Amino acid sequence: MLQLTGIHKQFAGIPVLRDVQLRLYPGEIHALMGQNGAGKSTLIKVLTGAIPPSGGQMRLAGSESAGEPISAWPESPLAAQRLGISTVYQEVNLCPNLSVAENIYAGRYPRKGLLQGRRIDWAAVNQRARELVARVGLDIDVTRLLSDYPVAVQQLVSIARALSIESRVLILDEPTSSLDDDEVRKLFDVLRRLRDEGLSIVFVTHFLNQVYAISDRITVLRNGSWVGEWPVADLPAPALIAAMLGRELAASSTQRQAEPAFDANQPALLEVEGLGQGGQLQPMDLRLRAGEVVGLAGLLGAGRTELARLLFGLELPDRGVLRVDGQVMAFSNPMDAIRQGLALCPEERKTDGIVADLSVRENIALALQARQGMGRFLSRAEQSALAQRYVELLGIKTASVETPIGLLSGGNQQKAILARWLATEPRLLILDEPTRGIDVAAKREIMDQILRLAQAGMAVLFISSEMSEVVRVAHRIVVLRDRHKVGELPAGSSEDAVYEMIAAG
Ligand SMILES: Nc1ncnc2c1ncn2[C@@H]1O[C@H](COP(=O)(O)OP(=O)(O)OP(=O)(O)O)[C@@H](O)[C@H]1O
Repeated sequence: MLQLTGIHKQFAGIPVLRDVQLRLYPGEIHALMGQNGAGKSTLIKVLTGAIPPSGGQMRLAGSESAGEPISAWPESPLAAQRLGISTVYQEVNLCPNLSVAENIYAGRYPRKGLLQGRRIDWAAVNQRARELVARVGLDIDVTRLLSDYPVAVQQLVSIARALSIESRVLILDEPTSSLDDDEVRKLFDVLRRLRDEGLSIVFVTHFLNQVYAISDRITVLRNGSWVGEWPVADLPAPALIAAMLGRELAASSTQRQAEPAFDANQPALLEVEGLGQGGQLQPMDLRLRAGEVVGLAGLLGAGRTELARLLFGLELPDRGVLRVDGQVMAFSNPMDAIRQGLALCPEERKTDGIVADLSVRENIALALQARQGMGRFLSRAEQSALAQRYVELLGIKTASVETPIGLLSGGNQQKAILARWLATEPRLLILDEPTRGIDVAAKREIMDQILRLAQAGMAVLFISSEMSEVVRVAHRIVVLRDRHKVGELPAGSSEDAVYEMIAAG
């Protein structure tokens, strides 16, 4: 269907892709794998016309010059779409304030009437949109605003849009990171159907189990170079990891310590009683002590992020009490929380986290500087040393600490934001999905670091949709469902035990 050969890409003279190839057959789901910064997104941007390659060729079946390299690279995503190559991004890139049908046809409305008088044929727009959303398994009102629907539906709508362009190649870059298990299953059903209709689908993910659930073949990149291409059956997970890393993954070092011994007479570091907020969170109790990692488990929409925001002063509770070291507190903003030694590493790094134009050094030093206040500036040398330490500790792939953070790969930006909050050495660190978009080796490093910090006395509230991580790292698991707390489970509980508690609600 499509073949890329000898792809090179440099940014400011630095090679990011070196002699990379990709072969896509009709009717296959092809996983593109690699560590953070391996070059996956760059390859996809080249393929979809978002950026030009520095060299290389594309061959496309069914084009005028089938079998021959196409004479010109698609110059824009629109040009790539005309060749039948469409992308569905992780952050849905549609217009929330247009209807579903408008989103599917924006810029390409069917019209009726003659010449100048041609008007948009809304009946046809809506009718065709209805047919397309049915093809992706949705039964929704296409005249309603896109923003009325959850992210999972919006993602399927962007696939419907891709189908309306009669795509032959569909590219999904980390499409499942905001979806729950059920939504992932539905998305996979749709992808399998589209594959069986002859589409080539490229799938980028850091969830290894999903690779094995859905792909037919795998291409691995490492450090901008092509490592190989395998049928999925020939590349079991340990071999895939070794191909991505260029070495075996060290035996698991994530080793939770026995629960720290607590003095029952001492107040907890943070304790809430009956804390709640309107429709956002039902009143709940929670206790966090120095040295313990508390996992917060629940499905999407269970209220985990809402709780994190309430604890950190980003939202104000309308009932309940919050105590730090036994003293009642009322945080009216995050600065109040930071002064008490709290830190929150947010889930949405693009909107809440990175300052794209600032360097890696400045981004990492930001929170520590804010906490120290204007009276005590960190010198540039201090900032550099701090940033350098975390670049090494978390394996952040960057040319230097002076590189603007916006130029790092998504996963490496995420690591830098995590470093920003670790650097403040808070007494209580709230981590909201710290490993989302992070590759398998770096996940391990981050979990180990969390446990090291807890051992040194930090309290951690750990939120992750990956239940395996929660049960592995937590000394205690607090389970939420439908915006209320349903119970707690001790360290060592199985994933199934957590799911059962959620289901029992
Ligand atoms: N515009 C740019 N200028 C300079 N370097 C860039 C630019 N865009 C990407 N890079 C570099 O190219 C390398 C590959 O990045 P890319 O985003 O393709 O990685 P990735 O495999 O998609 O990683 P992730 O899993 O973290 O999303 C990174 O080292 C990144 O810093």
